[in-house]
Amino acid sequence: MSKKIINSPVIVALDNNTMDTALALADHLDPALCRLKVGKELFTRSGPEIVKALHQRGFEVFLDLKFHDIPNTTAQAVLAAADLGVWMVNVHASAGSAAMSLAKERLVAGGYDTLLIAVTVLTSMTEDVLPQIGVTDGLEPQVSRLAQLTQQSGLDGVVCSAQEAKALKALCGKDFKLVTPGIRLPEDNADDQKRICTPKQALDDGADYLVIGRSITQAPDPTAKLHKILQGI
Ligand SMILES: O=c1ccn([C@@H]2O[C@H](COP(=O)(O)O)[C@@H](O)[C@H]2O)c(=O)[nH]1
Repeated sequence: MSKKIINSPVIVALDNNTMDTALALADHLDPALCRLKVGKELFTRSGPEIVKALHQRGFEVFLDLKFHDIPNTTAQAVLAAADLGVWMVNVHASAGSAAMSLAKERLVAGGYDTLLIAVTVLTSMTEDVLPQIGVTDGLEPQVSRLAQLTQQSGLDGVVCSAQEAKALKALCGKDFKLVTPGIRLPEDNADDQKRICTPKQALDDGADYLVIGRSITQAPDPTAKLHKILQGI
């Protein structure tokens, strides 16, 4: 299928789904209005077939498997994702520069145009839990440090909370992509997300892409909720 231009910043997270329910949901969405994210649960249940089926329906796919391993394993997993033709794939920045650089080098050497980004600090985490993982100088310094490491390693952007978008755009520049989960409308439940933001505020502060799961997928009418979000931005 030929590639189309998609102007929408919305990436719908197809979580808590089997292959059948994910495709039923996708069939109510328009590939011109959103991209789709396949994460750990759906991919573990369905395997590469789910990515192929979404591609056949015209969607660009963000494969959110957050690889975190030694450099060779990380890089080869990223190449395997790129071989599926996904639009975007990610690793954990805390895997370090050697893993991130090698993954990017192998993507470039292979002629892939798959975007490679890295997770900074999960949006479910707050500053007070960071000492559990040895981070004692605060959340914003940790996000900034990992974003700079990601940029120095040659990647295309990071996953961060929209609450850090303004600071990261100033630090890393406009071309460094900010992919922001934790997006909620005022009437939504936060669920397990801690660093949340509305779609409009996220974009105003510099987010490039909005990852939105339950706000859309758990809505009584997911298509209507996506349209409401798009109208609001
Ligand atoms: O820091 C992160 C990294 C990834 N995610 C993923 O985004 C979606 C968010 O889903 P919601 O239902 O909108 O909360 C989910 O797939 C996470 O695995 C994240 O939330 N935070």
